[in-house]
Amino acid sequence: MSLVIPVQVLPHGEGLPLPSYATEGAAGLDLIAAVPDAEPLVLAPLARAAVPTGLCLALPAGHEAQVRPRSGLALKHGVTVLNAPGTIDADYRGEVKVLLVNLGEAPFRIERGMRIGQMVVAPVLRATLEKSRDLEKTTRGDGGFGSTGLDGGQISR
Ligand SMILES: O=c1ccn([C@H]2C[C@H](O)[C@@H](COP(=O)(O)OP(=O)(O)OP(=O)(O)O)O2)c(=O)[nH]1
Repeated sequence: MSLVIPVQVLPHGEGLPLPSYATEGAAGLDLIAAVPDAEPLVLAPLARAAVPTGLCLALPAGHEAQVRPRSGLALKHGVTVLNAPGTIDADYRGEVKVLLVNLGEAPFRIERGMRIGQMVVAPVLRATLEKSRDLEKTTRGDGGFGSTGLDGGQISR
């Protein structure tokens, strides 16, 4: 059973349903394109756009929302979220936008009401940065960026 958190939203986009969870176990609310009916947005190959959703919300303090791609759009059309996961801050009161990029070979048409991304609400941990002369030693040390190889083996340096 998931934790449920209330999120206030303003009335939005005429005729547009509120984002909803597609299934009982879905992690993300489907975000819906609020482009004007008469003006679908056509994303040329390699073009990007901030697609309006009509959604303005107030997340409870200590929470964020992550704007993530829909795998179907990514796999079938190469259309994905450019800055995935986009971060919606708890103090943001503007319209949630989905930054889409078309990595496919064909132009992609975005019509009003199309489900273009998904939004996952999550708790936020904040760090307090404490100055220190030394950091706790680890096996990895400063190895990164492929230092452990590709074969599932041990760190080899
Ligand atoms: O995919 C996204 C990412 C961000 N936002 C909105 C909500 C977020 O709270 C605000 C700022 O986002 P971010 O911190 O990523 O932007 P920035 O480039 O650092 O700009 P700013 O200086 O306004 O924080 O923009 C969206 O609507 N969609």
